[in-house]
Amino acid sequence: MLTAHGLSKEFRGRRALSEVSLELPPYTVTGFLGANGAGKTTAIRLLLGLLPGRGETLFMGRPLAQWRAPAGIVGAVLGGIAGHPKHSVRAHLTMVASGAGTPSGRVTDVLDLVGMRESAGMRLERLSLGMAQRVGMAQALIGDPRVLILDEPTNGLDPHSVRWLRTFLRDFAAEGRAVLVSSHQLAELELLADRVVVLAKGRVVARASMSDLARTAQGRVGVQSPVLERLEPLVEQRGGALTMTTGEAAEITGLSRAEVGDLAAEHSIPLHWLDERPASLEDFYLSVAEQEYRIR
Ligand SMILES: Nc1ncnc2c1ncn2[C@@H]1O[C@H](COP(=O)(O)OP(=O)(O)OP(=O)(O)O)[C@@H](O)[C@H]1O
Repeated sequence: MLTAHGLSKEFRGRRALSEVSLELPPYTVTGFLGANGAGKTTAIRLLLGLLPGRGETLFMGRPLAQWRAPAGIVGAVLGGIAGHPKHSVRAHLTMVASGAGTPSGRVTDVLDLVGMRESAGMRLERLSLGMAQRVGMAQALIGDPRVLILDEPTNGLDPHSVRWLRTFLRDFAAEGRAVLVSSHQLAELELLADRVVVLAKGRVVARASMSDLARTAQGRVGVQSPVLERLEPLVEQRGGALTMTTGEAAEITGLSRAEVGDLAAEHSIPLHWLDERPASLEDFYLSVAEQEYRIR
């Protein structure tokens, strides 16, 4: 649905983005990860043509400018809704629809889509953060786009709104559309994304599908033992690391569950509990980020 190649950007001679390539396949939600300042927002602005820079972005094979109705190709939620504070939600969306060349009847459709029909008369200045996010989403959906790009959409949302957004984006992708969502909320993204692209210092440093994560990053082994102090040096000798969590419990990285169990048995260390947690998106991200920031 979207292919971008060689996206690069400098701000006053400082490189913010280097040769970033990105693909958004249909039926998928792609998570866009990176530390503060990694270049996510810059990349998103380049993709959308909101910022000049080097590289090429094609939407279904063509630059956005070559599509007659770009609002039907891509919608974006970039934070803030840039409307007159005294305007009602409906009036605001009607103006957005007119700007996008979309019939005003679409306003009611998008209000329904984001669950804001009942609140259509509210002034923009009275909206809660969650409602403003929904209006932002309605704005992005006005032209019925094939691709949706969201920059930190869950910032400040309550759990109810986060769940709504997750369901909404999954359903949107399931219709054969593509979603790119940047977020710092790794646990949230883990539930939402099918694949992730990790950016560090303006470069793509990793790409993985969620099903690959467990193979790429190492999980953790949880143990409980009354004599963890005996286990710790043995784990370290085998190249693992043990971190205490509570009194008798600890988490071990670098060794598998079987290795920890065997090690304890060899040294007659009683274990009251042994469990393996597969690698989470956080484990994957931190391992990638750690390598990246150590090497460079
Ligand atoms: N308008 C600008 N002028 C100068 N430098 C900029 C500008 N916009 C971004 N930068 C710089 O480019 C780099 C990438 O910033 P960007 O906002 O894209 O990162 P980000 O990954 O979105 O970070 P965050 O998660 O904090 O939003 C940073 O070093 C930032 O300081």
